[in-house]
Amino acid sequence: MSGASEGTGGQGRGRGGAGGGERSGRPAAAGKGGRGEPRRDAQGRTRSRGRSGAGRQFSSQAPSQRSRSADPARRVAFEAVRAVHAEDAYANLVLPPRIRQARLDRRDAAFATELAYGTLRGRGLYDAVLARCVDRPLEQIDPPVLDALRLGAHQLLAMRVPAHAALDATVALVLSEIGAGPSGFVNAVLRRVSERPLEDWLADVAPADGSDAALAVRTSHPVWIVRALRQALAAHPGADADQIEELLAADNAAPVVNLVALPVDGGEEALARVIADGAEPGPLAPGSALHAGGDASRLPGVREGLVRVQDVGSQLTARALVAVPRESDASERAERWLDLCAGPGGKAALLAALAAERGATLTANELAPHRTDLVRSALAAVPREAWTAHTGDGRRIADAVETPGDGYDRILVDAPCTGLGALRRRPESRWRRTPADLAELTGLQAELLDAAVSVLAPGGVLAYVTCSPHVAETTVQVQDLLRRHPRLEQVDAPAALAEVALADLGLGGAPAGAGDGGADDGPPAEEATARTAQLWPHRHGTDAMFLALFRAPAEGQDRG
Ligand SMILES: C[S@@+](CC[C@H](N)C(=O)[O-])C[C@H]1O[C@@H](n2cnc3c(N)ncnc32)[C@H](O)[C@@H]1O
Repeated sequence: MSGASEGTGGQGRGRGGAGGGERSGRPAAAGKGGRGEPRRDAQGRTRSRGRSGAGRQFSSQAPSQRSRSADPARRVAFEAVRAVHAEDAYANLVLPPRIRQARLDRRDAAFATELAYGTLRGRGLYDAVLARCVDRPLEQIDPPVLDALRLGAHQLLAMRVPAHAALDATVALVLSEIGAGPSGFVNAVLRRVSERPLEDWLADVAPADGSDAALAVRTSHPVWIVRALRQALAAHPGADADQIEELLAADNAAPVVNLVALPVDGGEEALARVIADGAEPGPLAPGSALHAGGDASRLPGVREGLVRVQDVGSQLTARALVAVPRESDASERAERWLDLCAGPGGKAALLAALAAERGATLTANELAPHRTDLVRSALAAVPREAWTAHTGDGRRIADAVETPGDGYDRILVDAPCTGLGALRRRPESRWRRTPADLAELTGLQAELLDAAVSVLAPGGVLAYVTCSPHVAETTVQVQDLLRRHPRLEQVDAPAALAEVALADLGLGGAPAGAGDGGADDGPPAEEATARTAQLWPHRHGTDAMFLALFRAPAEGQDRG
């Protein structure tokens, strides 16, 4: 297949293939009243008025002469994708304000979200397809033009937008946001894309040969992530490397919004109102709900901070830390808890509310001052006497003035990590992370864990949590920690989660008598891993949260 060339409006037309539709084109199908604003169905998708696949109808006007008015939903999606690629922005932060500024109604907001998120997630696959349709490396295409092509490819291959609408609307977008120059090129390339259905493209760019490389393109993940996830699946009881395709597919599905009602005054009533409004009661975590209807900020109790958006896996890990008994002869005074890496405050809010219920106090520590501010607002609904927020490097927590003499009774280390377990929520992150990030992050995680152990009170409980299942950040980190601190007792995390979950998580668990510590080089690797818990998007509908739990020896013993 020959490729299309980037250039002025006319370039690309008249070349074999991509421009051919122009010559054989019929007048544009209906649905372009006033041009630029295709009609959509109830799901926010453009209504199909023509056939899909071969024989699609296209505009007979030269691209540069078509409407210059981009429809607002596509413009918003384009701006968000540009901000992500040009400014390293986060889609979940840049998209909502743009949707509000453009005053998109609910349907257009859903369309813009699906278009922006889907384009960002699917970038790997769309680039592979686009590379077949142009005659130069994609890196040589002007970045805004490449993003417009990706948006067009997503509409054509994944959103069931009729080809003529996807083409016309993308060309209009290019005309209004970039200029007339590349409109012909974009038109030509997208026609090529539209010539084959997704299955044909997949067979071409990612033949199902069982290789990780093909699976990576097919599911639009970097190949190193496919390998890391496969290895993580193999490491955990209850999961299996054969589940890799299910896991990768779950990464590409938009998650429902997970909600938690804080156990504070008014929380339960707010949750009841959210459920009366249409949310489903959460099947896994107490006080949780699942909301499928888009923007959660308008739900009852959310503005007041009584109901918060939080992944169910995060909720369960925070509750498990609280449920584990301390050593029986640990101090009788009111418990002091520490969240060492608290920003933006999701788990800290739930922990602080649980602390308030139990007469304990929480210190929420965070390195970045602006994220400490987020922690403070996250905790606003929790009684003020139950928590303090602190800015500081968790690695030096022992020097912080707030650290009490005999340490903290419960510590959460929700460490900075690659985030490979939350790819479905952060559509751009899979393309930003590199294997090189691992070395830096695993070093930081180990230092934070050591700092936490140094301030863990006798008999106190430590939870190590990541939203990554990468073995270097999880099970290997646990084995290393137990080697460095052989007196720490590893607590059975699957059992602790089973204690707080409303349904069976099917995590297996540790063999009886395992993990009691004592050996100077730590317990065998499989034993230590069996006492950790790994949640999965494809099995539990949560982020792939990892949890390991440890208990310090009681008073009088070396804390290790
Ligand atoms: C995974 S996030 C924590 C998420 C949080 N627990 C929640 O549930 O919302 C990790 C946090 O650690 C912070 N961080 C990074 N390095 C740190 C350090 N040296 N000390 C303390 N916090 C750090 C990051 O700024 C980030 O806010």
